[in-house]
Amino acid sequence: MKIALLGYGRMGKTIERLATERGHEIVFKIKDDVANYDLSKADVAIDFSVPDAAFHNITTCFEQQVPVISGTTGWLEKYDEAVEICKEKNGAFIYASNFSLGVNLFFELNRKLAEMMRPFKDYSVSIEEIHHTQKLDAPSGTAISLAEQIIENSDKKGWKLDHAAEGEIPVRAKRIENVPGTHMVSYDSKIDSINIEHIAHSREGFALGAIVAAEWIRDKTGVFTMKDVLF
Ligand SMILES: NC(=O)C1=CN([C@@H]2O[C@H](COP(=O)(O)OP(=O)(O)OC[C@H]3O[C@@H](n4cnc5c(N)ncnc54)[C@H](O)[C@@H]3O)[C@@H](O)[C@H]2O)C=CC1
Ligand SMILES: O=C(O)C1=N[C@H](C(=O)O)C[C@H](O)C1
Repeated sequence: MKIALLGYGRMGKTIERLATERGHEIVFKIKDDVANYDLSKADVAIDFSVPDAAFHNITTCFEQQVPVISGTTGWLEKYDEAVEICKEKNGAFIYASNFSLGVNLFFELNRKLAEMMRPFKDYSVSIEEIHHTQKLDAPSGTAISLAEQIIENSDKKGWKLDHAAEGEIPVRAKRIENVPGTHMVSYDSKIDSINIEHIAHSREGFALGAIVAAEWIRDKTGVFTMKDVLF
């Protein structure tokens, strides 16, 4: 498979290494305006760029009829618009706040735990994420996904970074050198605490998941999620 990398930083480089090991070819390593390139020789594009560039990168792929996988976080207020454009252009698109198999299993656990905890009002829920100090957005896309899953399966009405009001889930974001990505969901009462945690030991899980998604989508059209790919 011929892959165009939109963004060639920590994730782009990890994807290049793992994709090459799986027999794929990297035909573009793009760090500037993707509209300057003719992507037609790529079978698929994988976007791990920056929040300000993601929407433009993704919709340019729809224009150029190249299936696109995006893991860039921090641009999600434009996700619905991207989905509309994908449908108009008959494109192919998967966005995931986290492509690793482990986190996608963790998402299922998070949904189930929220459902189980719903009747037990003595417990208060909170989310903590820890990432490396170069991360541009806070909270992480994964923490936002976790919060949204809890909201769907509980009486919580929203989430807030640091200082949550009544009925909202507090989300804490810590930045520590070299941490690839750690997420914890906690339910605390006076009597005890229940914690679930996912710790990424490297970026390989994110990169492998994005490559598997790219292999899966290459001959399809439509808007999909990692649930379609993995389960
Ligand atoms: N969904 C997931 O599983 C994961 C998502 N991420 C997200 O992916 C994004 C990238 O993460 P990293 O690789 O760690 O960041 P990074 O900062 O190492 O790399 C970003 C790259 O994008 C490039 N870039 C800047 N403007 C661009 C443009 N207009 N078009 C294309 N490329 C452009 C930069 O030059 C740089 O090479 C972040 O939003 C991060 O949160 C990171 C890891 C996993
Ligand atoms: O920026 C990162 O590094 C990561 N970003 C994603 C996020 O915002 O959830 C996924 C992963 O945790 C690493």
